[in-house]
Amino acid sequence: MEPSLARCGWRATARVRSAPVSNVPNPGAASGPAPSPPSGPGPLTPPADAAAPVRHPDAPAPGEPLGPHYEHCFGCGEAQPHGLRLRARAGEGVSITAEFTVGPDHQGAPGLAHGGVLATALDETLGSLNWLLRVVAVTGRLQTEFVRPVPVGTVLHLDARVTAVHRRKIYCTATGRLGGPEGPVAVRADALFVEVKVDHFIDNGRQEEIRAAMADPDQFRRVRAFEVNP
Ligand SMILES: CCCCC/C=C\C/C=C\C/C=C\C/C=C/CCCC(=O)SCCNC(=O)CCNC(=O)[C@H](O)C(C)(C)COP(=O)(O)OP(=O)(O)OC[C@H]1O[C@@H](n2cnc3c(N)ncnc32)[C@H](O)[C@@H]1OP(=O)(O)O
Repeated sequence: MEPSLARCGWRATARVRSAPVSNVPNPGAASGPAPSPPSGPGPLTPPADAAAPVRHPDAPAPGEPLGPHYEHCFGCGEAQPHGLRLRARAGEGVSITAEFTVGPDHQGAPGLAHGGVLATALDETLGSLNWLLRVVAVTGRLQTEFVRPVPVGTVLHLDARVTAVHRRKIYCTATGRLGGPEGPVAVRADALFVEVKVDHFIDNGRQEEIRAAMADPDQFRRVRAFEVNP
């Protein structure tokens, strides 16, 4: 029988050493009360006059696969050998579902997904909501919560929906579950996407990739579909 990792001495007994600390950088110089933490709604809370999201009339039908938005995208591209190859489908309303299979290339600790990779999966899933609003928007803020470790080999079932829209700001939320759409929640995110023009990519991206993307008829068609959005 294989010796357990505990008997190999792998079970850690050490604890982080700690000592009382002051949160005042220079306690001797402190005068008056400590500043109070910021209050009121945070940047991920929609303002009171935000609107409910509206599904675009030309949005893909519920259940329809969305396909990659860019073939070299680390999140969804098929020309990225070590990417996540996340597969997304349109859902009801302004929602989508997606699946990501955690592979050995995605490890952070032995046999476990890297937290940054899981954040990427959440970001990509949230970004795919663009297809349902038919706007191009980029991540401005992404707040992640890691609830359970995610082992290699897991199929992470993600779902995301837009909760509110205020001018160019799109408020959205996503969840990733282990093993199935009803499985235990492993990761969550709340995010704020900001609508941009296609020029955002043309002005900021490296020219080599921009030229190649615009020369690709499929990519050109995808970009045009967003550009003609009223
Ligand atoms: C030619 C190739 C084309 C390729 C594209 C192809 C197809 C596209 C089609 C479909 C796409 C489909 C899926 C996409 C999937 C993507 C998944 C991954 C998504 C990403 O991974 S994407 C990369 C990471 N992402 C960035 O690389 C952004 C860097 N960043 C910036 O580029 C700017 O920072 C920007 C644009 C965010 C804002 O800049 P800006 O100047 O345009 O806007 P401005 O500052 O005026 O803000 C307007 C209002 O948003 C509020 N606001 C802004 N930023 C905020 C923040 N961080 N927190 C809280 N509120 C914020 C302001 O407070 C104001 O609010 P208010 O209206 O109330 O005043």
